[in-house]
Amino acid sequence: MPSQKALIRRPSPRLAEGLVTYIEREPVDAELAMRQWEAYVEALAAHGWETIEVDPEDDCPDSVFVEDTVVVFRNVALIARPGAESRREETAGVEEAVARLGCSVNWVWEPGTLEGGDVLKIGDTVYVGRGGRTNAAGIQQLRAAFEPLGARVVAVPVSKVLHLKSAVTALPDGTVIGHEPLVDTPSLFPRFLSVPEESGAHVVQLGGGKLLMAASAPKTAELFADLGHEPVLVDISEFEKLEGCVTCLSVRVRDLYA
Ligand SMILES: NC(=O)NCCC[C@H](N)C(=O)O
Repeated sequence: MPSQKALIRRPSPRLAEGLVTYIEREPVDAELAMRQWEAYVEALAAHGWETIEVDPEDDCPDSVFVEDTVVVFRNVALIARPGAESRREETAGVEEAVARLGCSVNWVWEPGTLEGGDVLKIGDTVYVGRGGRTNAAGIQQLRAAFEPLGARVVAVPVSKVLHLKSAVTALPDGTVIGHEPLVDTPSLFPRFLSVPEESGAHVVQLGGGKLLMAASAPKTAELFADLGHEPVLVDISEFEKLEGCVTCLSVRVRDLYA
């Protein structure tokens, strides 16, 4: 039985102070956010994922977006160096968690910056977004960490959204999906499918053709169902107000030594 683990991190009591960059700030309902986070974690567990809680980081408003703090390829965890300075304290707890999982740990160093939301893995291809949070030095360090392990690192520009994975993610067959007005260069991807909603671009592959998606993308969910996938919808409205999406609330780790 293949191992499927997902790191998650409980929302900080200061969640409402999280960063917003490309959208207007809206008030966040902290209690609703907690219920939505619990439902998200339950959805992962219900589909066979063992969820592992990283120690909370209550002083960091954005710490629930745990995906940004680390990138795992094979058995190596590359600890990010967030482009957002207010997020740099978040990495210590994640470092401990991935070390406990048995990962070999590596780090992005100054002057590099890199956030996990900018890294999209499709098989051995690792797309990395050069945008507001990840710089050229960060990309070079990602190459140095993962190319010796067999990764093919492809750098892509990101100028319209926060992270690469705010613009694109992938279906289980490797097709890259994105809401075209927000994707800098769709032609960089061998197979690209445009979706009707911004949040429809974000899916977490749960396995068995199931796709975890935001309830705010019903038309895209219909499109995916029509293509033979099984959307599983979760309401993450309070996290979307902080530019979060379904991908950034967990770090999925499969078969570390495969
Ligand atoms: N990977 C992601 O999409 N992360 C979302 C991070 C949102 C957070 N408010 C931030 O600006 O860093």
